[in-house]
Amino acid sequence: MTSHLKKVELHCHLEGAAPPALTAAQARKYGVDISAHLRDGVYVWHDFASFLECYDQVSKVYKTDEDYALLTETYLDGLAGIGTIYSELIVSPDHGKRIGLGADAYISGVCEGIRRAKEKGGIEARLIVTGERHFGPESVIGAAEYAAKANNPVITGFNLAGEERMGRVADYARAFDIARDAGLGLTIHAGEVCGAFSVSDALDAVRPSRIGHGVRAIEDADLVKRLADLGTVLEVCPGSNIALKVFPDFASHPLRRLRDAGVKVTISSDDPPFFHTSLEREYELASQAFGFSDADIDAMTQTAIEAAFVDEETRKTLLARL
Ligand SMILES: Nc1ncnc2[nH]cnc12
Ligand SMILES: [Zn+2]
Repeated sequence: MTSHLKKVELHCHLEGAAPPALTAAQARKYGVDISAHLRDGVYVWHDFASFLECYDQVSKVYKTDEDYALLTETYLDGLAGIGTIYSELIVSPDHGKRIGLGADAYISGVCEGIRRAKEKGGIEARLIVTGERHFGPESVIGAAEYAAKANNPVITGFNLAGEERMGRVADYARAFDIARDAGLGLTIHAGEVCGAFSVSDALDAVRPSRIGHGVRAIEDADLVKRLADLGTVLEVCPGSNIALKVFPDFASHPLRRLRDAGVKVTISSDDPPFFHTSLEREYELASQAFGFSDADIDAMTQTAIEAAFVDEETRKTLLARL
């Protein structure tokens, strides 16, 4: 049982956390037919590309700042209810633009949700603005410029998500220069759909302090050593990896091997309802499927706080709460 453990999550996509029931209600409210992507309370997709498409279509039924406040509040309330003290949400102001809401209204709705959840459950949260590879380098630069200029203390990080098979990390390096110059924390989705080369690319072109997934680094022993030596923190999402068939089962998932090789690992849920998981389940999996002790799991949670994109005062407070 891990219900007594304090929890931290570094890697969850806001729209990817949308509860199916809420998405169904939103679709009804706007008269949108979502049946191709949500059936009988289950999101419908069959591979990584169709997952991204499903994710995009689901995102489109969240249209106003209040919709985003409600979505954020709902997810964070759930996290607080299972003992989560800190959450980083991956958000896409670009998406706000694409749906005609505008990036500022999108972020302002999300921030309102964070405020409400913190007031009720004491959960601390920050935002990581992401660019999406499949919208191309110019769009990713636009996302970085937005994050850099936002001057919003809740936006503390920059990420690159989306179709990993599109382009190489170096194509997006300029966006990371902009984010780095603005003092944002850097993390990159790599080594999820693509192999170890993608993680090496991220280290060579950007050298982020964290990597989203990174689990396919296990295919290259020298790279595993490089990650351990650099102290790069992996945001590992085992349930997502199994749902997307990155590994056939938990027995072959490399979380324990990476940890034992000295790589800093943390656990997160990624897009929980899309992958039939939750942060609560990921913590349970760490215990039951991977055999980690409470002390092992607490150490991962501590690693997550140490790697969090927060000011030092907040980090100290979070460490004290753990
Ligand atoms: N697991 C994932 N990988 C890449 N991009 C994503 N966007 C949402 N979830 C993602
Ligand atoms: Zn992700």
